[in-house]
Amino acid sequence: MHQNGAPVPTIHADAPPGAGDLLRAYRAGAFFLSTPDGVLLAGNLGAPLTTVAAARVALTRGATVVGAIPFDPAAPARLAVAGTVRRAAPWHRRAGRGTPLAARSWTWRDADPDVFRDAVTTALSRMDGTGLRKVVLSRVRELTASQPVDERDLLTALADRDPFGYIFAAPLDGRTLLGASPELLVSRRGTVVLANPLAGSAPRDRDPVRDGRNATALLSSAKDRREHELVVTAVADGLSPLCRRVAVPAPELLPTRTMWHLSTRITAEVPDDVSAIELATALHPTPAVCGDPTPDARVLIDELEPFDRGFYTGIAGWTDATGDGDWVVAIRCGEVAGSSLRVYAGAGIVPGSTPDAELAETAAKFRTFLSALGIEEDG
Ligand SMILES: C=C(O[C@@H]1C=C(C(=O)O)C=C[C@H]1O)C(=O)O
Repeated sequence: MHQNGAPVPTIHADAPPGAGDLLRAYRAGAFFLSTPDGVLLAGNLGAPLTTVAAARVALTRGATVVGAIPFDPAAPARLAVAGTVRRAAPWHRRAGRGTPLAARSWTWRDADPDVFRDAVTTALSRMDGTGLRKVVLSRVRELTASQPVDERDLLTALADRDPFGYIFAAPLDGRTLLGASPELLVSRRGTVVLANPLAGSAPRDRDPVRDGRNATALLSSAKDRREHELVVTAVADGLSPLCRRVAVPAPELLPTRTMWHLSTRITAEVPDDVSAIELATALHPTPAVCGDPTPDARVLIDELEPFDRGFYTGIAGWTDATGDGDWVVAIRCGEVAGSSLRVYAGAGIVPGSTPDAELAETAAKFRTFLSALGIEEDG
């Protein structure tokens, strides 16, 4: 069905499917997003839209746009008009032990950890006496499996382990971006906007006493509170020109299966003509994944990271013709192509950071994805 030349998505509204049904219906090439509020599966995607401007045109023609935007907002996006959209109620399963991917053997290659430690040291030295307050530095791990990775099984393993996270799959060229992000960049439902920046992290611990101690230490860490505050200020400032009543409560702790984070749920009211993708692109990239000031941090990331982030620390999500939508930060994620995987993890560097602690933080963050693959080690 077409209206003004753009395909109108088929909404399957009868007999509401469950989250599990949509997971089972997922096939490589589709777009999938599970949030604490519901699940969306978009299929029969149209030709790639590589710019937000092209997405805007499709939205005005009544389409639902889904996909991913890379870390570098000027690089080509991988958005598309959804031919079909199915929605389901949220994934209500309790986090179980989480069945990892069926047994496979893996080989992997990491950059020398000293490359990361040296980058942290250089970043800290650049903060001395300059205006640079924060930069997020990351690592990549390249894995090869003994047999091709079944994307649906991997998505299921991620959802099963973090049912209250943002579980996503977005097709790229010849590969799929897949992850279990804890971070909502922005969502819009009618006039109601929610942004939930995270920054400041500590690992979970199997021992409940040590786990509680890690959480309390994070909440009272001046260094982590400062790191968090920079992100919250940037997000609130980014929303203010577009929204009314931007409300910023005190930070709280957000647990995932592998990490504790400082989290702030910023709410706002938005006029009808500002869509979720407009809000998302006004905010991206926040200092949660780039730094502060943004342009200086971006230059330093280019200089110090020995790889191109691509869609890691980009955003993934959807916006429909009413302007509603969800956009999540593409972290705790990897790119899958057959039996090859690239997995990423980063950490915010601020004065007071140390190379060893930041390396340990990236190792803990790798675990979200690696444990879903059935790899349990130090990262
Ligand atoms: C960059 C990542 O995570 C980001 C960095 C955080 C931090 O430095 O404390 C916390 C959450 C995310 O905003 C990642 O997971 O790769």
